[in-house]
Amino acid sequence: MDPAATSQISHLALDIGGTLIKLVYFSANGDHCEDSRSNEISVVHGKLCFAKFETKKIDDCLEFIRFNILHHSGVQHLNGMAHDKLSVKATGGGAFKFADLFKEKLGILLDKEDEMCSLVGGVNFLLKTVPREAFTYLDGQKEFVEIDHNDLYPYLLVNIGSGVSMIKVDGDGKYERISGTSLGGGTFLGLGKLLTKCESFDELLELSHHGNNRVIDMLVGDIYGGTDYSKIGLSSTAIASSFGKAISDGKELEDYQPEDVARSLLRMISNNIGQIAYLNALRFGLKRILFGGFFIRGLEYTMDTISVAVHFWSRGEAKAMFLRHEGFLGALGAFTSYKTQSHNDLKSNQHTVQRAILNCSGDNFRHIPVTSNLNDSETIECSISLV
Ligand SMILES: Nc1ncnc2c1ncn2[C@@H]1O[C@H](COP(=O)(O)OP(=O)(O)O)[C@@H](O)[C@H]1O
Ligand SMILES: CC(C)(COP(=O)(O)O)[C@@H](O)C(=O)NCCC(=O)O
Repeated sequence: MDPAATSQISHLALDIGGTLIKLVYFSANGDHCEDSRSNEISVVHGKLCFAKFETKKIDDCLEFIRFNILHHSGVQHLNGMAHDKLSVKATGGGAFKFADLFKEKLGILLDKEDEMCSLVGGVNFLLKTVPREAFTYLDGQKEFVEIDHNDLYPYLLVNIGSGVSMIKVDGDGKYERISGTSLGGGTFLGLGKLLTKCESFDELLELSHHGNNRVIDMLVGDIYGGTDYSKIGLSSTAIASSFGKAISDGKELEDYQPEDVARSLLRMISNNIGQIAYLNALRFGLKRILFGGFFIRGLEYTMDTISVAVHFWSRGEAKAMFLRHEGFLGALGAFTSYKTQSHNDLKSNQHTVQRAILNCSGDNFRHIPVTSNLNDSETIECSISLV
């Protein structure tokens, strides 16, 4: 990014998780115009930009923010000492853990938003505002789902970050965290690093592409002499026990290919989450399950495994859905919390406009309708209105 363009940047929001820090900010493209409906409103065109850093490399993130002067895009905040401080919306555990560091290194206050609330806010924003955001993935087929705004709720949100949170969403700001599991993306990456000696998530994924889980997983057919156990609906190729072959293969870890280990691990974690998600959907009679979090990364094998698990356990009753901006749900929720929840739907440029009111004292931004128009998988073209 050209730092000279940073005066055009506003509304930095952060999601500081156990593994990754996610950033969302609005970057104006220089076009301002007056809203014809009101001579008080000026519409600023631009895009929502996304960036991520490993939490363990938080210094790189601080440097990125400083270099691009993103921290000046926060809002004025009056603290008890009568000094004006800039504050930036932040969510995730790191908003608590690193608050002092941000104050010390960048002189900004982190205005903390609840993590679950932000995740829900992010999903609702995407579903209502960004066309072709949600999709299903089954048997290699990706299908976009246009969700009727009047038929959005209820749904189950399964956020697969370091750990996994499952949230029943009944409306805007109406949600309950109903379950979770500690076997999540952190487990995949942590165990993967120990077992394959890979150095990064990308390397682990690459390994998994080339692996065969059947080398290590014990299949129903391995137990049943090559046949299905049809009486209980298990085919011979179903996994009976993840990593089960390692019990009796007489092999050491070094005797297995890292590719096969990575594949088996990815399958085990994805399957398990798909199954727990389904069971929770069943508990509350939810038919729609939305999966988010950086673990998914748009990876076909992961999505297929999760979809198959949901389809298999629900006998086709429940549907797994994915989101194009799956990793930035919390950060987007924090971004949208720069305003209060006041939604009036308007139409502009053929896209739904989400009207919202900003809650910041002493700055220019009061009313923000956000129109959105996705042009690629990362940035979201949009415009905001400043009053
Ligand atoms: N570049 C990456 N580096 C590390 N982990 C990644 C990366 N891309 C995807 N992941 C996966 O995403 C998980 C983190 O997801 P995320 O939603 O950011 O959770 P958190 O908020 O806990 O950091 C990791 O545990 C890992 O499985
Ligand atoms: C504690 C967390 C909400 C933190 O979120 P994360 O950084 O993993 O995205 C999450 O890791 C979680 O829900 N863990 C599962 C804990 C449990 O229900 O067993």
